[in-house]
Amino acid sequence: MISCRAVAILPMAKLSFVRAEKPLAPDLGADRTSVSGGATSRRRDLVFVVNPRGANGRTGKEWNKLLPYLRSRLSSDCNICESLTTGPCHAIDITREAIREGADAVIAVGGDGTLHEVVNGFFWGGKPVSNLRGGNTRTLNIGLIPLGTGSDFARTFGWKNDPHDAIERIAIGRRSHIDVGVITGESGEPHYFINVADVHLSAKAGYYASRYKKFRNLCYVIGALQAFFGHHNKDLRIKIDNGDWKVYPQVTAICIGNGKYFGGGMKITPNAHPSSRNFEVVILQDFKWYDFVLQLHKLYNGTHLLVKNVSSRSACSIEVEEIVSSGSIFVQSDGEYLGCLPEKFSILPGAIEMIC
Ligand SMILES: Nc1ncnc2c1ncn2[C@@H]1O[C@H](COP(=O)(O)OP(=O)(O)OP(=O)(O)O)[C@@H](O)[C@H]1O
Repeated sequence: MISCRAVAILPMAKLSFVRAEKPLAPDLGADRTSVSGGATSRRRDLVFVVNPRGANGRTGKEWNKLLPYLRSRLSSDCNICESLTTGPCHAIDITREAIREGADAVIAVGGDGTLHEVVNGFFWGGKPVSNLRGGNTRTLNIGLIPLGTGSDFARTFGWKNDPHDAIERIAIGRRSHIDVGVITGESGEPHYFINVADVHLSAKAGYYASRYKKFRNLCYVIGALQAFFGHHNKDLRIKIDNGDWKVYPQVTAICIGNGKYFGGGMKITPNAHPSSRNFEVVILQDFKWYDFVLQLHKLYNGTHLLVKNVSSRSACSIEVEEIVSSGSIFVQSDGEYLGCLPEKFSILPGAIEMIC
C-alpha cells in the first residue's frame, strides 16, 4: 500500500492534469458567463475527480450510470469537467491543477480515500493552493459524491451513498466552512485529513481492511481481527494542546476525530463535528481482542465512551510518540495508511468551504 505523503512532495513538473476524456460541457477556460432569471450569473466550473476503482470498482460503474442525470441537472448552470484517477494519489495532482486553473469547486467522487486525496490537493508546501488565473473573487469549494465502501465522512452529515442526493446538494450549492486536520511528522511535510486520524490498532486494522474491500463494510471487522494478531498495547507519550507530556499506559488506539465515523460506520468520535473548530480525541487503553468483540456494538452506536478504559476530550492539537522508538506504531488518516509515529495532529479551523 502506498502512502500519499511521499507523492505529495514531488516537484510540480512531474504532476499532470488529466483533462476530461469526455468533457460534458465547455472545458475550464471557456466563456463562463450566463444569464438566468434576468440576472447575470457566472457559470460555476465544477471538476469531478472520480476514482473508478473505489468500492472495489463499483464507483466507476455507478459514475457511468450517473452521468446523464448529472448532466441534465447541472449543466444549465455549471461547466462540468470529469477527471478519472489512474492510481493512488492521482486525485491530489488533479485537484491542485484544477484549483490553479480556476475551478470553483472540486468534487470527490468515491470513498473517503478519494476525498482525502482531494483535500490534500487543496494544499501545497503547507499553504492553500491558489488560482493562478487570479484577478477574481471566487470562493473555492470542495464537494463530495460519496460512492465508497465505508464513505464514513458523509455519515457525520447524515448523507447516504445516494449520488442523486449529492447532485442535488451541488445544484443548490449551500456551503459551510469546515475544519481540516493537519499532521506533521519528522519530515515536517504536512499531510491533511478531513475525517478521522488514528494511531496503533485501528490504523493497523485499516491497513488490513483495505485488502478485503470486496467484502464491503465487513472488511473493517476482518481487518480489526487480523490486526489483533501479534498486537501489543503500548505505553505512549501524549501532549495535548501544547501542555505537558504525559504517559498513557497500554494504549490500544488513539482516534482523532474531525468527523464522527470510521471503519464503515463505527461512531468512534461521537462528539466531533467538522465545524466545531476542534477535534474529539478518544483513547482506548488496555483492550484485548475479546473486549473488541464484546464492545463492537457500542463502537457502532457511539456508546463506547462509557466503557472502562475509554476516555474522550476535545483538543486543538495532540502530539503522540513512543517512549522507546520502535517505528512500528501505525498511523492512518481518513482510512489511508500514512506511516508510523511520532506525529503531531493539529486543527486548521474553517480551512475549507464545503458544499453541504
Ligand atoms: N485508478 C485507480 N486505481 C487503483 N487505485 C486507485 C485509483 N484511484 C484511486 N485509487 C486508490 O483507491 C483507494 C480507495 O479509494 P476510495 O476511498 O475512493 O474507495 P473505498 O476505499 O472503496 O472507500 P472508503 O475509503 O470510503 O472505504 C484510495 O487509496 C486511492 O488512492
